[in-house]
Amino acid sequence: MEELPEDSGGVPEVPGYDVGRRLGRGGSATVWHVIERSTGHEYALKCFDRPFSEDGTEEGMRRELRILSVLEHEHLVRAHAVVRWPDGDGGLGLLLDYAPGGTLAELLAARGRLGAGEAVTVLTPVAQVLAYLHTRGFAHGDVSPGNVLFTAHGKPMLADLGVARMVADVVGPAEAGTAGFRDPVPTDGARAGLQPERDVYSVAALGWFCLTGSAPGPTRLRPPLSLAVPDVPPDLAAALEAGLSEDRQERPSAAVLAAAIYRSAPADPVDLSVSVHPEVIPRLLTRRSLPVSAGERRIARLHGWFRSLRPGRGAGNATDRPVPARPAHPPVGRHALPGAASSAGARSGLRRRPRTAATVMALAGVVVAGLAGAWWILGGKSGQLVVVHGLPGHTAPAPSLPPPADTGGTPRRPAPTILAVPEQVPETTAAARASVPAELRDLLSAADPAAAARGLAGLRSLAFSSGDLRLLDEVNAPASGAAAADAPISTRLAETGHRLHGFSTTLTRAFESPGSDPARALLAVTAVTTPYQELNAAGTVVAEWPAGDEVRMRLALIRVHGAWRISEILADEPLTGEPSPGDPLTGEPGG
Ligand SMILES: Nc1ncnc2c1ncn2[C@@H]1O[C@H](COP(=O)(O)OP(=O)(O)OP(=O)(O)O)[C@@H](O)[C@H]1O
Repeated sequence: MEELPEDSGGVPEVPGYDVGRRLGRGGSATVWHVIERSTGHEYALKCFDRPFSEDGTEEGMRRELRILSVLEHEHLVRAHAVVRWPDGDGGLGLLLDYAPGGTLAELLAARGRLGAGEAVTVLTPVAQVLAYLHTRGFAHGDVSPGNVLFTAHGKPMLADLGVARMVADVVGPAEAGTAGFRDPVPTDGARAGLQPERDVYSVAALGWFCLTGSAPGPTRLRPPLSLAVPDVPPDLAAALEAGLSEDRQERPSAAVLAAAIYRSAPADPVDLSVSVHPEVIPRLLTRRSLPVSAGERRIARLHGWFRSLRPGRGAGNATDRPVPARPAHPPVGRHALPGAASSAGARSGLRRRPRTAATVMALAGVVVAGLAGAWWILGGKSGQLVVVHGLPGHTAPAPSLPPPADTGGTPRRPAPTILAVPEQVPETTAAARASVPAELRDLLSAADPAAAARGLAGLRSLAFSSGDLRLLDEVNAPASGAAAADAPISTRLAETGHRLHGFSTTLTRAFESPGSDPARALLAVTAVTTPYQELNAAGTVVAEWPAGDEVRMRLALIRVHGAWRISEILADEPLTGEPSPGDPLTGEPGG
């Protein structure tokens, strides 16, 4: 439990909010749990110490709000508003998402160190959210144990974009960061703003911290991680050592690091029970042994989308046949990690088995956190390998996304400003495009995201069934969760030369949320997958797979170069305005 230093003042009285317990104390602010009276929503209110500089503090908060207003990621703590209240000299605070699970710093203070599987659960999404920031033209600048928070489900959230840098920033980030987690290599003065490789160092240092209980220290003074923690999985040690490299060119991008960490060991739920405030314990899902609820079953069904694509790693069936071991290939490209391609490949059939839906279901009966704490990883939103853009060192402002021309005549909110997109979005070759049937092309170019989603499901099916994996570049948004989800299987197929004969996923239902806008659409979909066979290059059947269960989920689509692409795959919570199953007005089939 956190030892709080002296309070800098009493409980603030903030009109419109009930102020609860003090959550913590930082360098310049005290954070309180508050409940908005009108909505009942819980928030964390970061109240700055007085005297705050009139311009400086408020401008800093508004800057964080501006940055966060163009970002949306499930592992990013959002800031909602700057709040001022008439309390003595006046109070000033930043209203944030409330993370009841406390910080990684508090967790390690209570636990000493984490197991490798828990470290994977913490580090993969942190590296993923950094990859997300980097491809959008931001660097975080202060990735540290105090800025990694947890939801009550044990889901890690990255907080504090107060020192984030943008591509166009003219001030260097030299002093930003937390001792022990700050890149020790001097800032590149020529690239004042965005220096994503500094974040990569910090997340690797976070990994060292999770596994050893202390920050890594200078290279010459620290032992190899595999000596410091003899039971650390070798690939996890290699990934973190690469991230800590003093030669920035040797560091992987955040996306590659996320994929390497994800592949290095099965993810385990994070046990927060010893570190959270007693008030929070009843809300934790991490240590409750419960029967599997409908919600948890829904989460597990999400895995169907991926499970059906994972020969040798599915839910299991009588016709499973062994898939031959993959040949080892040398790592490709400057961002490949030592051993990543070969060892990940060799493991893909066996060592990753613990992350299958079958195991998720098994875990659910014992430790609910097996689902609630790690499903976003297990659900496949990681494993980015082949589609990596916005590489470290990319500083030139990239063009904004083109304004969408096809809004379907519906008045919509203006598109968010996206400050930078990846330098180069991959294009499939003309030959690959030519193989796409005309009716599929029509769907893919549709302005209506629901129609486009059907086309995207069709194109994805074509990519896996034909073995022309270049087509996936036009299915998933670059560096997105969806691309990361498909990366492990597409990489494996590319390396083995196998294809999934007869594989086809069809969306039997696709419904667009009214809250969508021209650049981003949220859809509720139901997907079914045909039975299929995995064929090797000679056309011999190496495995057979039955039809997948019907899967309900939400797809986030974004516009990339004028066309819809899948960005994220989310749990199937009902969307605002979603017709009930079997709605007689829409004629939609029930889910
Ligand atoms: N969104 C949140 N939800 C729950 N607790 C939070 C939240 N934000 C901060 N806290 C708690 O408040 C403490 C102080 O937060 P703060 O952001 O001020 O810390 P800091 O990052 O260490 O300080 P500084 O911003 O000066 O670097 C954290 O260590 C954490 O325990």
